[in-house]
Amino acid sequence: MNFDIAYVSDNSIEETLRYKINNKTKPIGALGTLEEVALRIGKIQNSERPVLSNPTILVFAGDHGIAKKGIVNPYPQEVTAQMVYNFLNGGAAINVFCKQNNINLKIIDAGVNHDFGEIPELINAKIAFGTKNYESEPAMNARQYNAAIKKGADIVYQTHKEGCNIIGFGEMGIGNTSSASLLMSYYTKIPLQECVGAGTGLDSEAIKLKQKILSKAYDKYTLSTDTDALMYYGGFEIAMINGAILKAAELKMTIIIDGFIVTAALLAAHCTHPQVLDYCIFAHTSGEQGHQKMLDYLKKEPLINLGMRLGEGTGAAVAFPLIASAVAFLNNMASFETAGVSGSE
Ligand SMILES: O=C(O)c1ccc[n+]([C@@H]2O[C@H](COP(=O)([O-])O)[C@@H](O)[C@H]2O)c1
Ligand SMILES: Cc1cc2nc[nH]c2cc1C
Repeated sequence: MNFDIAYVSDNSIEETLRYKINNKTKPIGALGTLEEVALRIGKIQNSERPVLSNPTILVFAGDHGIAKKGIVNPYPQEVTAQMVYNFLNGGAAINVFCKQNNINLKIIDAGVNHDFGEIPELINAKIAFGTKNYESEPAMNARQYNAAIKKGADIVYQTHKEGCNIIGFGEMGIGNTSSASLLMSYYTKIPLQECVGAGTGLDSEAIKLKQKILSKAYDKYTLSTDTDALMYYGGFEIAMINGAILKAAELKMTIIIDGFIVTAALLAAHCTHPQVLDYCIFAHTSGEQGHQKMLDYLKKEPLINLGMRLGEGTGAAVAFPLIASAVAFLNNMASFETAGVSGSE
């Protein structure tokens, strides 16, 4: 699938926005990172009065072949489906934070190993009942990979049509920190050992075993193109987020990047389309140890660092009010001229 993504770095609105920000009734730079966020969103929207409309978080759920064994993951695979029901019943952390911050929430079955039947609130984008175990064969085939990218893109297209211009992505998938570590190592060239961490709570001995198992899987394949990594190491939810990020950038939406797994999907998108970074705001630094290194690789600093490592898009949901504050000061604060306040000499 092709994505036509423009860079936003050099558009003409930048000077107007900088002037506007510097003339608010505050010392120059005194709103710190909020000023950078306001500038970024103004540039993305090519407007000196940007608006945040229908903020939405899409949570993609998928299962992983490797997780069936329960060695790289402390929680059993069944938790993925159980958490999907929890999302649908409004009981998960992401439900609570989205409700608190007036963010729309959509839950997508990207490939959970469970038959949900027909549930109107659940978007059925199931590629298969979980990926294959990449210890013995690629996580997905080319047809599944292409279908996942397209589904992610289609859901973002539909969400944009509904009036959304700021979007965050979340995921749920027992075992997906393993996929994310493999992808991280592939795209950043950081040694795999440094990319593998505790996930949902492995102790140090178990992390060593996870590193050993993943090293073997990593060395098993010789990848020929940069998109192969997603196909070989999965999962469906990560590939779908990849397509979703690329479509959101094509549609000039502001993209809120969550934690370790979503950033792994972004690394893949960034490899083929480096322009995507112009549309991204990094919400938080995950407690998963590899995340800081991913951020260093991308040279990005997130808004908050609360030691969260939950996934589901919770970092994006919690950081959203800060983004809203950035847009609010840009649109609603008085300038030195209108307030009759003296500027610096
Ligand atoms: O977003 C993160 O940074 C993050 C870090 C660690 C774990 N998670 C979540 O935990 C699950 C994967 O953990 P694991 O140990 O099963 O690989 C998956 O559902 C993720 O949403 C998420
Ligand atoms: C309970 C639970 C909730 C989650 N939410 C995202 N990943 C998760 C993993 C577990 C184990």
